[in-house]
Amino acid sequence: MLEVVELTKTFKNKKAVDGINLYLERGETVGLLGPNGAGKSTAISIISSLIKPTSGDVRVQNKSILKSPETIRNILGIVPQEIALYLELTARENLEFFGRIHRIQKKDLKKKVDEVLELIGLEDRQKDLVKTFSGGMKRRLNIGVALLHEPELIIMDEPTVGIDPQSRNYILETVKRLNTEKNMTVLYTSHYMEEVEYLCNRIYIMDHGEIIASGTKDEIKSILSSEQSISIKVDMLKGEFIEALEAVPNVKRVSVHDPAITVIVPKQVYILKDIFKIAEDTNTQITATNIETPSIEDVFLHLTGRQLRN
Ligand SMILES: Nc1ncnc2c1ncn2[C@@H]1O[C@H](COP(=O)(O)OP(=O)(O)OP(=O)(O)O)[C@@H](O)[C@H]1O
Repeated sequence: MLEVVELTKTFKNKKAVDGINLYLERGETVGLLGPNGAGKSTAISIISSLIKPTSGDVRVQNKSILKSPETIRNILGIVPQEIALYLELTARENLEFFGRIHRIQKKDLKKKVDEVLELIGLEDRQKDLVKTFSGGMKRRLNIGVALLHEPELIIMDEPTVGIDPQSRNYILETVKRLNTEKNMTVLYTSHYMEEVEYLCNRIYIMDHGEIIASGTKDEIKSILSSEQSISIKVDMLKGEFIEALEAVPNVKRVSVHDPAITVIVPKQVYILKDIFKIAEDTNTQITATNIETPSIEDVFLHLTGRQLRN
């Protein structure tokens, strides 16, 4: 339903988006991952026809949105990173206001607003002013606004940043419901790998304006299939322990997510003995070890040299 072809956007001398290609089939939930500044928001703004690309094209149902931006505007709901709501109005009044902007007929508006309030779980608070809402509730309402005109495609730009776990779960479940019950196509960007793993069938990883990996979760993980990831927990993290691990032959990478340490080595290599020896030499108590195949987070780190949440 959506195809992005060789899309490039240059701001002065900076290429924010550098020749990306991607597609979305109807009914798919696709993740777009990338560290800060990777170019995700710029790509989304072009796809939504908010800004024009320097070159390349975005096609919806085989029509270029550069020539006919209304093609995407009619079918798209966009959930921006920033909250775009009227704080002095109630939740219901906000939805009614945006519904009128979307030219929803007066006779349909009440039913539509009721439906959206149910979907985002804000029926009980519909008569309260938005200024009294938590960050998570505002984000849910922001999503509700994007759903009013029943879009076929919804683009969510980091919809769960900085909100409470309950609202976050609610948003994730809402996205799942939209996809399974309404067959909505979703493009989802996030800094949280576990959200993308939970929601998305396919993933694109962006860095420095380019798509550096794409595929199903298994395909992405298979980028590192010749490797294994050894997770170690220690009582106290010591620099000399990490340095000694990095110096072991065959160790490809060591990363620290306090209190755990992840060591990536080729699959056939056995280094547990070395790890315990280093622990003894550096007076480090190992409390747990675990050998796993690499996660998408490991692949991301491998490709970009950075963790997703930096
Ligand atoms: N209007 C602009 N003018 C100049 N440079 C810009 C503009 N918008 C974005 N950039 C630059 O383009 C690059 C990509 O930015 P973009 O916001 O698309 O990244 P992102 O992946 O969405 O990051 P984040 O996760 O922080 O939102 C950055 O280096 C940014 O500084």
